[in-house]
Amino acid sequence: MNSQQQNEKEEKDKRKQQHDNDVLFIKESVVRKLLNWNDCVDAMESALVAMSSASSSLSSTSSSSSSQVANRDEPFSYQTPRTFTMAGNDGVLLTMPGYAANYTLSMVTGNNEKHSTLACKLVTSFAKNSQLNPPLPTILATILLFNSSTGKLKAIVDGTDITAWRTASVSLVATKYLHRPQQNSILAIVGTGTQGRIHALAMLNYFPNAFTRINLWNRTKARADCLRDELNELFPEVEIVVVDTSVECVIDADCIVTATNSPLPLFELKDLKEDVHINAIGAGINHHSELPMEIYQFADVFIESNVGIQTELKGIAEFINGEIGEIIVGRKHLDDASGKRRTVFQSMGNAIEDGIMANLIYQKFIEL
Ligand SMILES: NC(=O)C1=CN([C@@H]2O[C@H](COP(=O)(O)OP(=O)(O)OC[C@H]3O[C@@H](n4cnc5c(N)ncnc54)[C@H](O)[C@@H]3O)[C@@H](O)[C@H]2O)C=CC1
Ligand SMILES: O=C(O)C1=NCCCC1
Repeated sequence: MNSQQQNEKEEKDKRKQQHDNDVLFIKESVVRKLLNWNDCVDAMESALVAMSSASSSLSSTSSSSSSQVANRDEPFSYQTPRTFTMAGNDGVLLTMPGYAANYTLSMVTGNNEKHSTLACKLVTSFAKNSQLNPPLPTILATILLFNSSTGKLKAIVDGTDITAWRTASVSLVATKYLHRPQQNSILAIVGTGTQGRIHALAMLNYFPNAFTRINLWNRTKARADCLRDELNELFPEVEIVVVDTSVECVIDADCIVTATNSPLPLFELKDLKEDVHINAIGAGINHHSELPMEIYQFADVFIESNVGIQTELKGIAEFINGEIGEIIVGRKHLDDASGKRRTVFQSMGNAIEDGIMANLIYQKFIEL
């Protein structure tokens, strides 16, 4: 290290020390400016690897297990199943604590420095928010970020955009490893609310030249029209079609995103191409209510993490092939023998993703 680099490092360490003494508040408009797809996908790939390491588990309550893992260098994580506190008939508050260790944010830092993060997301879902005047997002979130060595609170990070971006970024990683979209593909977005919109933007930005057409469907058509107009401005080379039914939306699609609150399946197995990939995002009655059971039966199904599946994915647990992280690290492989296949990424969302995203934003913020 030359003297200039040494000075820069000392300056940076001093700034970090200063930030460690304050509790930062990173508001929504600032978070929004610091988000970009390559950083988020890189961070979510790190999160998925940390969730699938051999030493990651439900929780670490015994001191012996904590000291065992303290010596390890590879990424690992702990999270408990999230809690749900009902708030009347239309709302719910979820608490999502998690700890991730030894992961990298190489896209942002430009090096392999190891990060450890202790965080808790508090997130509400209020079904009628979109009917307010002016409307509010259905899902609103805040992430508390702690110093992972002392437990001292170091930042309160607005988590609403983070929730949207991290969910779409995890879908991008899943799509990359399970499907890898080819040129001239058709994308279907079933449900054009916050998640449907961000997934459309994510897919078109991250897989440029892959999709020549996007089919959009929404229960209230005006909302799909609105997204069509936005996408037409941003991606004039892509054909954007608003369709009348969810079946029409998926029938010729190579890649599908479902992002609704539908308590009932939105299409059947027979409506799909043979080698389709589905990112199933929505949580109606449960996380798998948008797709019929037969799709889970006749597809390779991957998830983010085994934590919480006994409650949140009850009913499809027997059809799950593994975690995405297991594919990333090469512990599991897709069976290529048939040449054609259906794949499903069943998304749930979790605290490790949110904690790592909050740290990504924090790292970028303190560099400003
Ligand atoms: N997997 C994950 O990590 C996450 C999942 N979610 C879930 O994704 C879903 C969408 O969330 P947002 O886009 O934020 O909500 P939003 O309120 O912005 O959009 C909801 C969408 O669902 C549609 N919808 C509602 N009821 C329907 C029904 N019965 N049939 C068909 N469509 C229906 C609406 O038309 C709208 O397009 C929710 O279920 C939410 O809980 C949200 C955040 C993260
Ligand atoms: O992971 C999240 O955040 C959420 N998942 C399901 C619905 C509420 C928010």
